[in-house]
Amino acid sequence: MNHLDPATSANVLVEALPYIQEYYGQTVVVKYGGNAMINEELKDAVIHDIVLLSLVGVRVVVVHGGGPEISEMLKKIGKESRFVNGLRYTDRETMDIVQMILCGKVNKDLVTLLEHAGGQGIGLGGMDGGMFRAKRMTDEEGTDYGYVGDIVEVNPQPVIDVLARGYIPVVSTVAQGIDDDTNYNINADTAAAKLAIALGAKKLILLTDVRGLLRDPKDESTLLTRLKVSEVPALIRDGVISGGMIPKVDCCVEAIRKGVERANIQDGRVKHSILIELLSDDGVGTMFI
Ligand SMILES: Nc1ncnc2c1ncn2[C@@H]1O[C@H](COP(=O)(O)OP(=O)(O)O)[C@@H](O)[C@H]1O
Ligand SMILES: CC(=O)N[C@@H](CCC(=O)OP(=O)(O)O)C(=O)O
Repeated sequence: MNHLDPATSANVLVEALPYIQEYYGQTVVVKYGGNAMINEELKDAVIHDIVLLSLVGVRVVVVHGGGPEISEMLKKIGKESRFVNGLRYTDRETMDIVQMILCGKVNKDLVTLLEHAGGQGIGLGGMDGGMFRAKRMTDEEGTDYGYVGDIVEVNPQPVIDVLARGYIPVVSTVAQGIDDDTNYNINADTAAAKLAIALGAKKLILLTDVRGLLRDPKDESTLLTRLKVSEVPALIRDGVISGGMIPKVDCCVEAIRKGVERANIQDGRVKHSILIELLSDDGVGTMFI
């Protein structure tokens, strides 16, 4: 590890001070996606960013995905994953695996990592304390997504209580069903945005495995750094946004329209990208305004 001399370290901290003051006591929701979780070194950097922010008084809430882990487990039991409009088609058996992987494996692994890094994490499933309530998803085309839910009600109280006690809430995105005797699978970006709105968060950060929203998905040099929410419908119409990027962009738009000050899609492959975004003028990724 390269160590800075003490004077440089002190300067770095002082330069971060105005940004720390801006976010002190404010809520920041970080959605940590499955594809950005694969590399252990990067995972470590993300976890340290979260612990540091929490220790300087930012109310950090982690909402996690786990799509690749779910797909891997489905493969082990001989089931292929199928995605419709960026969402996993979820039959009964798949729903059980989703709950096991998200609430059991990924959630608790993240809590352990936070603890190892000196933070205090508490894992919460979306069904805990009635945090996310959902009904079966439908759309105008009558698409069948199986047990994928549309969140109709968010109770942020469990997260508020956990934050008030100084813990870092780690939330997995399974919801209680209100129209059926089932839990529902919720896309983690969508759930993160709904929670950010309900918490009155200042910022929503979606970490993923690309630089941000790209004008040409095959060319990383075509990053859109700032995007007005009013520009999004045209990008969807032109087919610029597809697959997993659809729920991401949709939920950033919803978050901004419903009071979250800033929403960012950014690269989880860049070490310390959360700190770079929050504690400097060098924004990263795509910022929705
Ligand atoms: N315009 C676009 N810009 C960037 N990525 C895009 C775009 N359209 C589709 N994508 C795809 O969306 C993916 C990110 O979504 P997803 O895999 O669901 O991420 P995560 O697992 O982090 O939630 C990218 O890896 C890319 O393949
Ligand atoms: C309905 C739906 O698609 N749910 C997602 C939930 C996990 C998720 O969103 O994980 P990432 O953020 O890692 O993609 C899924 O089953 O994969």
